[in-house]
Order: sequence, then structure tokens, then C-alpha cells
Amino acid sequence: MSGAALALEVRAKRWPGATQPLLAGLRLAVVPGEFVALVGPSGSGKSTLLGLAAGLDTDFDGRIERPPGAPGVVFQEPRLLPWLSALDNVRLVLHGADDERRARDWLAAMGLGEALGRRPGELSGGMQRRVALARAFAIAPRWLLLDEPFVSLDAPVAAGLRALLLEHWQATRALVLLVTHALDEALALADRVVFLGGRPARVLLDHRVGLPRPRAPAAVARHAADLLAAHPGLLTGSLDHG
Ligand SMILES: Nc1ncnc2c1ncn2[C@@H]1O[C@H](COP(=O)(O)OP(=O)(O)OP(=O)(O)O)[C@@H](O)[C@H]1O
Repeated sequence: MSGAALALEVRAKRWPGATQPLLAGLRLAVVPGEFVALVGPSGSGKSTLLGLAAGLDTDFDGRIERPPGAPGVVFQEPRLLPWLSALDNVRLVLHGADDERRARDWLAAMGLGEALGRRPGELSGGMQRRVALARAFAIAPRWLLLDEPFVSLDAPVAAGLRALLLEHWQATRALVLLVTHALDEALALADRVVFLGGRPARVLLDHRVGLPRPRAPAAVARHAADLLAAHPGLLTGSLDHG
């Protein structure tokens, strides 16, 4: 595996108190420049796996190779510092003389140019998520870990942010691992969609999307229908793995 890839090998991940591992026998590699979406039913361990990838959780049996540098991470909860303005939440991760300008530019790109001085408590949930995205992109990371970054946003806002993510990914060729429960979102964005499921959870299917970009919603919907027809039970994690 190339030194800049993300390679996850999880022989077993068990949370304290659980009778059986949540994840077992799971292997997943993402190469530089690749966009991989991780899809699976609620509770299948997607966020747990992202925590292992990020190195935030080291309590597991297995091995992880990471790309150099810190990842840009967006959690399900925006995790902003409540006492800092939107601008300062982004500036916090930046260094250098032009940190304020870069933070302003990223927040403006997220449509938050008017909200720079507001604290997280004065922002809607969707606006807080956009600050978290700006913070993740602003460090120009070689790798991005995104946990349901577009969930519970208004549809047009989510669509705009997906387009921004794709633009950023294409410009930087960062490696992206995106957790989502939405198959259409995964197929619209990713090069590969990796389906988790079973108990303990493992990779049920590693699917190369192969649709040309840009991807029209109708083409994505057709691809999703074909995939589900070929693999019934894929989204409930009950695929017969043979
Ligand atoms: N900090 C924790 N301590 C103990 N158990 C945990 C912890 N975090 C997660 N779990 C357990 O792991 C299971 C899977 O959680 P996880 O959030 O990884 O799944 P998920 O696939 O991301 O789910 P969702 O799609 O609902 O976000 C949970 O049902 C819970 O039992």
C-alpha cells in the first residue's frame, strides 16, 4: 500500500460491556485522491470505524496506516468551541499571517459571510455544520473524514455543500472517507461505495461506482435501483455474503 493511503484492518473492535465485537474481520483501503463512501444501517459501526481511522479511538485489535498530516474531520455534531465566533473557530486551526483572510474566504464560500462574528449558540444547526466544514477544508488536509456532514440540512443547502465538497476534492485530490446512510448521496459523490453490515459488522460489498462525472440525479437513481436489484438486503445489512 502506498505510504499516503489510508489502510484499515480491524480484526475486532468491541465496546466495553458489549458481549460481542461491533466490527470484526474488516479491511478497507482508500488510496490517495480517492473518494470512498461508507454506507450501512444505523448502529452498524460507521462512526466507530471513522473514530478508529482518525486515531481518536485506539482501543481495538488490528492495524491502521494513515496518510501523513492531520485529517480534516467533520463529526455528526459540529463540535465548535461555544465561546468563540464562527471566524475564530476556523482561525483556530490555521497558522500564518493570512489566517484571518483564509478563514473569512472559507466561511464566505460556505455562505456564512454575514455570520462571521456570531458564536455557535447564535447559529442554526446547519450553519454550525457549515462552520465545521469550513474548519475541515481550511487546513487543506491530505485526507478528510466526514461523518454524515449533510444530514438534517435543507435540501438546497445540502446540495450546495455537496457541490462544494466535490469541487474541493477535485481541486486538492484529497483522500475522502465519507460516512452516510443515503445511498443516492454515496453514489452521487464517491468513486467507491463500501457497504457495512452483519453482526459483527464487516464489509458486505465494495462497489466501484463507475458513473462519469458530473453525475445527473437521474443517472444516480438508476444506478441505485440496479445495485439494489442485484443485491437485495444491501441497505439492511442482511446481504447473503456467501
Ligand atoms: N462511546 C461508545 N461507548 C460504548 N458503545 C458505543 C460507543 N459508541 C458507539 N457504541 C456502540 O456502537 C454501536 C454502533 O455505533 P456507531 O455510531 O458506530 O454506528 P453507526 O453505524 O455510525 O450508526 P448511525 O448510522 O446511527 O450513526 C452503537 O449502537 C453502540 O452500541
